[in-house]
Amino acid sequence: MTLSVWRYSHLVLAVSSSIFILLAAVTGSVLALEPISNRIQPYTTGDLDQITVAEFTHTLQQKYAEVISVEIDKNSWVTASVITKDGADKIIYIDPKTGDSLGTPKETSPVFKFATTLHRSLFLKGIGRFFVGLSSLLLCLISISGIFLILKKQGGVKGFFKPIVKESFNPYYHTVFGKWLLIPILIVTLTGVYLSLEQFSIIPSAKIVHQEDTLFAEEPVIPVSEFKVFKNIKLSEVRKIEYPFAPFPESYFLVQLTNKEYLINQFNGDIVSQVNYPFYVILTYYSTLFHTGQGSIVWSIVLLLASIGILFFMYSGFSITLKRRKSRIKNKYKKDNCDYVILIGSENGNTFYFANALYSELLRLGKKAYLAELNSYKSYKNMQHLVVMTSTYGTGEAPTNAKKFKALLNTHQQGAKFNYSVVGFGSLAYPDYCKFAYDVDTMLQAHPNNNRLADVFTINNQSLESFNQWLLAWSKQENLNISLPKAIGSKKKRKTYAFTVTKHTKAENNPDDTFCIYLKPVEKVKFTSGDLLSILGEKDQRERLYSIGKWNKNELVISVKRHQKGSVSNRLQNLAVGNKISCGIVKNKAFHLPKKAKEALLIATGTGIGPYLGMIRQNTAHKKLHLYWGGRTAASFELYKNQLETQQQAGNLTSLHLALSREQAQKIYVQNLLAANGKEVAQLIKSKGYILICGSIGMQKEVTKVLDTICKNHLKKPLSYYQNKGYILMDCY
Ligand SMILES: Cc1cc2nc3c(=O)[nH]c(=O)nc-3n(C[C@H](O)[C@H](O)[C@H](O)COP(=O)(O)O)c2cc1C
Repeated sequence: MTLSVWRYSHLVLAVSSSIFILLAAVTGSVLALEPISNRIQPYTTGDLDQITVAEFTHTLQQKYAEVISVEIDKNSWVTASVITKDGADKIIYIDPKTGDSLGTPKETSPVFKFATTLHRSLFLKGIGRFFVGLSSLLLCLISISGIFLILKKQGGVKGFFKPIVKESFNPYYHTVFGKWLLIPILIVTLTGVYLSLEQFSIIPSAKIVHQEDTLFAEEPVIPVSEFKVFKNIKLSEVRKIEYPFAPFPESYFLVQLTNKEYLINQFNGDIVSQVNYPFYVILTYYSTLFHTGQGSIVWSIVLLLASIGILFFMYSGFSITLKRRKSRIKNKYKKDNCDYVILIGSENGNTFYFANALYSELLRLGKKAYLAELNSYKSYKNMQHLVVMTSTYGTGEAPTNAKKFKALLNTHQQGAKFNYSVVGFGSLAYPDYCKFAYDVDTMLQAHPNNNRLADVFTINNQSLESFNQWLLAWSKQENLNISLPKAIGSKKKRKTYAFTVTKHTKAENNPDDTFCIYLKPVEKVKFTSGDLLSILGEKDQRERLYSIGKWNKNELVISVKRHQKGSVSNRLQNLAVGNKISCGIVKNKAFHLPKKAKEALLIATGTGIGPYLGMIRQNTAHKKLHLYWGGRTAASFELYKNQLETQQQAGNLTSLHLALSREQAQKIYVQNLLAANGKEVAQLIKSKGYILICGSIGMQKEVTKVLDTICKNHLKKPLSYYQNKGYILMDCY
């Protein structure tokens, strides 16, 4: 499959450094725990910024016979080297407020020691350090290429901050966690690179030279607690204090802060010399802090999450790649010998799955078929049937392996006349639904020698059911005896549950052959309105999906149109109350009425009303729900009439708008009603109301067109603006 430059770099960098990054991430996770475990030790004193050096030195003077030095580390532990009043030399942790001993320094735990050495040098000294530094750099580059991939995926800088559409687990969380952990990972890798450069002396080590005052004043003698400079320095700024080694004026206090150090006269507290540290010394200090998380539990936790995140990125990244690798094309016949050509446009490999299934089915029927990516479009000498199967990516753009198709189409000519069909794979969660498939169709229409078999067929969320519908229609047009390829039919095995029929209506009582069936799971099963009920055909084992309306706590309703030869719809209709049927539940979060919704338009035609029957019935909170329903006649509506009127009286349904197309001379559809109520619709959208659309793709197209016009006219923004914000939910087929 064609890869974009950024994806290629992301992948190559990741593969080449994977072992080192794996070690760094595992040891990094362990080491991130060290500052956390340190912080809970009794030596940690949190109020160093409340104590001045003047108070602190005074306390120590009272407490000990002599103080040699004091160090404050990044955990805020204060270690003092002292001589006690009974003459013992001690190195102890002390409480900076009282000067009391808190214990003696202990060796670092062997686990942390081991992890530190592995993390820093892989136990290989210089060469190990080199590889660790290099992998830090590579991880930094991987993160940068990742930023570009997210920008590309989300359609630009603005899109970076927009929510990611959830398609499947690994790509979704790879991107979501990538966004969250980007900054910590960049910080940890950049500081890692910096610290490595320092270890290799590429960053110069600081030489601190004091220009001492030659006047060694001994007077006036001021107590340390009164030293002006000491009063102005908080203990939290101090890294080290070395006490004067003898009571002579040329022996000073050396006070090291994070950004400078002082020599202080021990008698009068004058600053004898001050040296500001060079920038790189300060940078080293902060790089260590940021890289190790020492001194901050919150940052240590962020580092821990980043390290675990890196492990997840490795897993999810490689599994995404493996899935894409399955998209490799293996052709049995040469391109010019084939009369069937299947061209694929795919970004993440899903479309290949369907294309491969069609290809193998054609071979099974003894046809000569050829598979190719849209980017490798050529002339095909014997082509008589062309099928283009393509996804859409970014914001209505071509997937990477189809970007060159437009140019290639003009370059390569086909000899004979050919039939063509375009199948668009997309997601209704995006404003530009299957746009590239429509673009390809337009390009092909302009191409000479073609015979367009049908309109673009769109498939939402890789629906097997829709694919099968297309396959059946196409094989009929092409005179082929195709059945749903086995590979596809068995793609997903759902968990099924037994449901008992509690009630149903008769299809013959409805002019459109539509009925409602009410089902209760035998065991407790979780579902809500908007989820889907999956039922397999007994013969073909093909999955049919019906939108669920949650009727009662443990009961659902589906609205079904009976098809003359439809095995599942007839089976459902023929079930008697008390009979059992095995069904799966498909969670469809994208079509749940959001809890926070205060007002919503529920738009449907025909059996698309199914989920709304439940949403309205469950609306005991009396959110403002407005139902727009389209059907043929008043008799078509009889099926739902009583129920909806009852709900309206109960206050669960605010308004009901019926578009009964055949009840008057001029046809009226839901989109016409919406257009007529444009102002109210715009007001609802403006006040953060939700719009739900359920029904056929044809209706969805017309409705979104009208909604787009309403938004542009009344709100000066396109519908896509609200769709991107998640206010437009669709479940169309
Ligand atoms: C980042 C991203 C952007 C997408 N943009 C669109 C879009 O604009 N229109 C659309 O119909 N589908 C869009 N989709 C959905 C895909 O086209 C759909 O999931 C398709 O089945 C993916 O097939 P593929 O893996 O072969 O590329 C997008 C998916 C992703 C992950």
